[in-house]
Amino acid sequence: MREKVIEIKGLTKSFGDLHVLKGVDLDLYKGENLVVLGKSGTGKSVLIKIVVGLLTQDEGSLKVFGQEVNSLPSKELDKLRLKIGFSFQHSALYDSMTVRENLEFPLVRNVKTITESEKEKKIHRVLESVGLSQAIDQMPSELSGGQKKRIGIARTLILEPEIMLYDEPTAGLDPITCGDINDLINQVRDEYKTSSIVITHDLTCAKVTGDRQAVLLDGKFGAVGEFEEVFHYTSDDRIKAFYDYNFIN
Ligand SMILES: Nc1ncnc2c1ncn2[C@@H]1O[C@H](COP(=O)(O)OP(=O)(O)OP(=O)(O)O)[C@@H](O)[C@H]1O
Repeated sequence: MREKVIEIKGLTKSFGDLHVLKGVDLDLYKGENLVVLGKSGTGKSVLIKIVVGLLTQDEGSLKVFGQEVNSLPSKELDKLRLKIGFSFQHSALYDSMTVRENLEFPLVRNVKTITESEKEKKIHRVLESVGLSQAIDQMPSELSGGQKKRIGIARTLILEPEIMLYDEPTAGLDPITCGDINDLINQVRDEYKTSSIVITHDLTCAKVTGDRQAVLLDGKFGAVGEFEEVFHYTSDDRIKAFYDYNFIN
C-alpha cells in the first residue's frame, strides 16, 4: 500500500459565523503531486495554513508522517515544520539581498551547524535545479517574474523538505513561463523525491503537474481523482463550470 505523508480526516474551521472547512478528508501519498482546486474563498489557503501550523483546526485530525500535529510538543512541531516547504504565491524574496543571500537566509536561520562549503554546495545545487546558476549575484529587481518564482522555489528547496506546498505557482505569469514552472514542479518531485500539494486556479497547471486532483466545493472535497476522472466524467455542474471557464490545452 502507498505510504500516506499527510492524512486529513473530518477537518473543520470557522471564523465566527463563516464556516470555511466543513469536514475535509484528504490524503497526500508519498511522491505524488496533488492539485487542490476550488473557487476563490473556498478555503484552500486556510487548509494549507492548517497543514503548516499557521492556523489550528476546530475539529478533526491532521497527521503528518503519521504524527497527530495538534498533540506534538513545540520542539517536535518545529522539527516537523522543517520537513515542509511552503512556496508562497508572491515569492517574497528580500529585495535588498542578492540571490545568493536570499538562498543563504533559510540555511543560516534553520541549520545550526553548517560549514561555508556545505552552504555553497547547497546554493549551487538548488540554483542548478531551477536553471538559474548565472543569477547568483543578481538582485531580485533584475529578475523577471518567472525567474523570481524559480528563486522562490529554490529558497524553499534549499532546506530539502520532504513535502512541498505550492500556492498558485503560475499566478500572474504568461503561458510559456507557466509551462516552464509546471515542468519545474514535476522536475522537483522527481529530483528531490518530494510529495507536494499544488494550489492553483490554472487547469493547465493542474493537468500537467497533478498526479491527482482534489476539488474543494462548499467546505469539502467534492471530487478527488485523476484529471480525466474528475473533469471529463463528472456529473457535478459546479465542477463542469470550473472546467468550462478554463482554457485547457
Ligand atoms: N484569519 C482569518 N480570519 C477570518 N477569516 C478568514 C481568515 N483567513 C481566511 N478567512 C476567510 O476564509 C475564507 C477562505 O479563505 P482562503 O484564503 O482560504 O480562500 P482561497 O480558497 O485560498 O481563495 P483564493 O483562491 O482567492 O486564494 C474567506 O472567506 C476568507 O475571508
